[in-house]
Amino acid sequence: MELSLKNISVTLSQKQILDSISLTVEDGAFISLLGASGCGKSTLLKTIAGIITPASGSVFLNGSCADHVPSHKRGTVIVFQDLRLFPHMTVMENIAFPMKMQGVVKVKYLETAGKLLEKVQLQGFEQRRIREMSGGQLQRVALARALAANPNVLLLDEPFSSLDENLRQDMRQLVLKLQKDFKITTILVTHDRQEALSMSDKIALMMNGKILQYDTPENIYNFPASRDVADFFQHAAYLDGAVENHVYKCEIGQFQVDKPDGHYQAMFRPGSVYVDKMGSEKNFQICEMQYRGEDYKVRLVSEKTGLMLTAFIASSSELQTGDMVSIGIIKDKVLLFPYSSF
Ligand SMILES: Nc1ncnc2c1ncn2[C@@H]1O[C@H](COP(=O)(O)OP(=O)(O)OP(=O)(O)O)[C@@H](O)[C@H]1O
Repeated sequence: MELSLKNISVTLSQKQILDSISLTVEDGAFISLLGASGCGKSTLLKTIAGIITPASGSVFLNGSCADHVPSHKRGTVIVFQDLRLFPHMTVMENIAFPMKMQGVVKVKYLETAGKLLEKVQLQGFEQRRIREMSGGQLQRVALARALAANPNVLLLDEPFSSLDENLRQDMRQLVLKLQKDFKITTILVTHDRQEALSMSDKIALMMNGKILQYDTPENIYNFPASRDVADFFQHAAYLDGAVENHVYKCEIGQFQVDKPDGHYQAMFRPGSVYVDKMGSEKNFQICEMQYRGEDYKVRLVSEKTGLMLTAFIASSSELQTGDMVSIGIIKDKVLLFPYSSF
């Protein structure tokens, strides 16, 4: 089902929480609401579900205004961070519950619940009590219960945040598989950039109750609409410079670009420079080296200007904190923004 939000504003306790939010989620798409804690992600999810009534604006489901449709009739289901499973019921009873509420006959809801248990890889756990399940298993039960309601729109409010990294990765894959199998329009709330980038068809980046950019993961990362968007994904260093005859020059070097002449700010994200062992101009000092398993993260400070940049090196051999080094620019990783837009 297609979901459309038009100019949604929400005020809670006389404080504006959401400010004129508009976006469209295509039928069967998976999008993420990404943003720092407190920016309004959960409030937006609850507004879509009809739990919160907006001060202005409208929610449209398949083109029909849902403003007067109560929460339980919208066909939206939220999986909350704390899952909200029924502790006194078995796994099977939890999953069957939404279907019982919808008046589905017993033989049918038992069959569907059984299939869903299989889908979330929990066969054999039918009669287990909720308190006897691990965190990862509970997530699967919550997901199966949400799917049992046969939702038009699935709303996931940071459902993986309590899991360790391996389990989280498994759950992401499972959710994506089920989302594609069932073709359910899905909105994931997360503050995890990597999660949003790797799972979503589109990301809505939120800040202070507004959507700063709504775009594909590739576009939002490579063509951020503003410095706030760029900085949310990775803290970067910005250098002033100019393009002349297709060459960009700034204080740390120059490189060819396909841009018109003019002033630009170059965004150097971590990894857009490298330590050049052959370079002769050793004007950066290694001020920090951090081992990350697959490589080392190296913080470099310019002797002349104090500019800080980050590079990655495969091995620490021959290098240590305090060494003076040359750097080179990986030009494909540097983004240039016209002066006026930043
Ligand atoms: N019922 C309420 N009354 C007043 N303010 C509220 C209410 N619910 C939420 N807020 C405030 O609205 C803002 C947005 O909250 P919300 O839970 O939507 O943010 P979030 O982006 O989902 O945060 P998190 O990632 O921490 O869950 C916060 O400042 C919060 O304190």
